[in-house]
Amino acid sequence: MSELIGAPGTTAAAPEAAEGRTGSGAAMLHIDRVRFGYPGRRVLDEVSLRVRPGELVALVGLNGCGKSTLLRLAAGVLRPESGRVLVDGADMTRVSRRDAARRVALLHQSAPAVPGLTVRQMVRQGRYAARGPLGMLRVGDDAVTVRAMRDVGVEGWADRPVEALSGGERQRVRLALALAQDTPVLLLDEPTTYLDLRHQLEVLQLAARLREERRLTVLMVLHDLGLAARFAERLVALRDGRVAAQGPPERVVTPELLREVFGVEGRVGRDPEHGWPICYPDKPTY
Ligand SMILES: Nc1ncnc2c1ncn2[C@@H]1O[C@H](COP(=O)(O)OP(=O)(O)OP(=O)(O)O)[C@@H](O)[C@H]1O
Repeated sequence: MSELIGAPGTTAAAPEAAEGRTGSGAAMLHIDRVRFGYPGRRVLDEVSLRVRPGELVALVGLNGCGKSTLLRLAAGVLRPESGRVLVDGADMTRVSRRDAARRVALLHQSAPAVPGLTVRQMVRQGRYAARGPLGMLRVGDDAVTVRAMRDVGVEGWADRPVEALSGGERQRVRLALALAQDTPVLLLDEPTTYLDLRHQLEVLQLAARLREERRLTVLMVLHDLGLAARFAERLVALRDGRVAAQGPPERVVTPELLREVFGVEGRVGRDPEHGWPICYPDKPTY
């Protein structure tokens, strides 16, 4: 398969940018030859990836292949052993935590609800990085909080305690929290987890709208290859710590990808109306 590649390509370094970014606005995410491991376990080896402003890229691969780790590196939560993560040209290992949070928002797979915290209070936490020196909310922060709740359709629950929400409802509140950061780069780790069919579609439509209308740079982990193929302009598949394949869904989602990246024998068809790839997994390869 032409899109399956054995080793990642190297990419040119972007110029360093000044610190102190505020608000959203277009930004390139550039993951440049990143290596990373946990004690006793190498996870990522020379992974390179660029996501342009206004582009939505889906990261796919087997459980444990390093997708969440890559997002955490991109958010500056983890430091690469070597290589760099540049956002808008700024090295994420060199910016302050606050400046990192102004550039990149990360929707985690799960985050415990603080007892008693309401939806509004939780979403407002996304404004932390934008606060003034004394931790005061700035003018406009509440408007951003309300917009984030509206975007995700949770404004009707603003005064409800988060701990009293269902798993899917909490997932949407976590997404609103990430949007409240108002960053140019949005990293979504399995944003459809816990969500019913309708809300899966709504969240992915929202991600598509955000990249189109606000030129957000969106990198998201998705397990559902069909949804990834439908909503992402580009798919990046990880295997054994490396980028195994990347490109537009119609070129990447093939029986070879199913076999070599997912260990599954299967067929790939096309949606008769829209043409996007549809997977028919048959059985695991042994
Ligand atoms: N804090 C940690 N300490 C040690 N090992 C870890 C830690 N976090 C993750 N790992 C290991 O690193 C590897 C990559 O984990 P990661 O969570 O990035 O995978 P993933 O591709 O997101 O998986 P999934 O699809 O199951 O969410 C796994 O083998 C995991 O067990």
